[in-house]
Amino acid sequence: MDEQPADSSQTANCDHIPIIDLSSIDSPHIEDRRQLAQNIYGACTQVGFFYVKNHGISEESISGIHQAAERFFNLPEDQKMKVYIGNSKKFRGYSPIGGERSTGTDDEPISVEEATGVLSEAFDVGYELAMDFQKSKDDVLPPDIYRLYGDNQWPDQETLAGFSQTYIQYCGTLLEFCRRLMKIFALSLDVPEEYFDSKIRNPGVTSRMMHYPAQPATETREGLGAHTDFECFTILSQGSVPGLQVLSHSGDWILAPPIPGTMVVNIADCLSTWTNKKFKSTIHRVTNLSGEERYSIPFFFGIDYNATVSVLENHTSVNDPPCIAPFKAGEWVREKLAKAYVGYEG
Ligand SMILES: O=C(O)CCC(=O)C(=O)O
Ligand SMILES: [Fe+2]
Repeated sequence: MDEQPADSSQTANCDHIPIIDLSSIDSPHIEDRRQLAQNIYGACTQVGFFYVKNHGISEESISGIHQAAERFFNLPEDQKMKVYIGNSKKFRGYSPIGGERSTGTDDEPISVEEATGVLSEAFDVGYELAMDFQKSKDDVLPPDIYRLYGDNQWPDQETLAGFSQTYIQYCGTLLEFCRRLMKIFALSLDVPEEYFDSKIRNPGVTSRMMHYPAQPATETREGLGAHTDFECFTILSQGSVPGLQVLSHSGDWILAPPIPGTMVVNIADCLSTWTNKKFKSTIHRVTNLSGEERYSIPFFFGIDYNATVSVLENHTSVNDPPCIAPFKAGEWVREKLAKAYVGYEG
């Protein structure tokens, strides 16, 4: 790419993606947590992407969710279409190849009419109480103001025995992990560690299984077009096949290959907004030129849909006023999702 993107809050200011060791995330010593928070602050303000190691998510649960993804995508198309995303009003379910479109980035939007379908298929799930280990059976979902809370569409047990249980367990594990990460982000932003706690009681979470077929040389569609993520941050398990690329400020695409024992974390729009865009919500895309099938599992962590995102006061000044007025997370996410699917607005 030879054009230089204008918005530096959406591009990485470097040519590599750092690896951060999370061993001290739960250290009883605040100095250890502060040191980790400082490392994370550097990665978020420079790159918007980092790998994490010693993250505490077991290899067993990661390989389990990848096996589940392969089982799902290997089903015949008519079985997958039984949970078609178009049957859901909440952007949950199966999206076939070409069912999602690349609508570009804020700087270079692609009109809905011009956008082409992507060369990947996906199965999306959203927050449900069963995946939240903090909830009991007496809990109920909050008011569904933005039409995003609700039930997932699961393949039935005869078709894929144990699939929903495996995915719900994985999401629960990731949800807890993200709540812990949110505290370290708070520390890195110089606000109390508990700052976000009251906003992540029923977090606006989406996870998706993705399958990118090996892309033939003649294929012009991308696996996933250039975009930023919408929520606060994303935890990506990308299996063993490379394909993810991150846009640098010089306009080059930096490869983010899988590194054994790590997950990828990237900052998304809402957290970037909170920091008055000091944290980058970096543009990325996927092109699978490996010759192999690629499977990945992104987990998008956002605050409660009914909670407000507002720029932190300590990240503004007279010369650097808030980049945007406060808004509800659900409103933002719904608007973005509605643009992403072909012929379907939820
Ligand atoms: O599959 C990947 O590596 C990244 C997926 C991604 O960026 C997304 O789903 O937003
Ligand atoms: Fe993404």
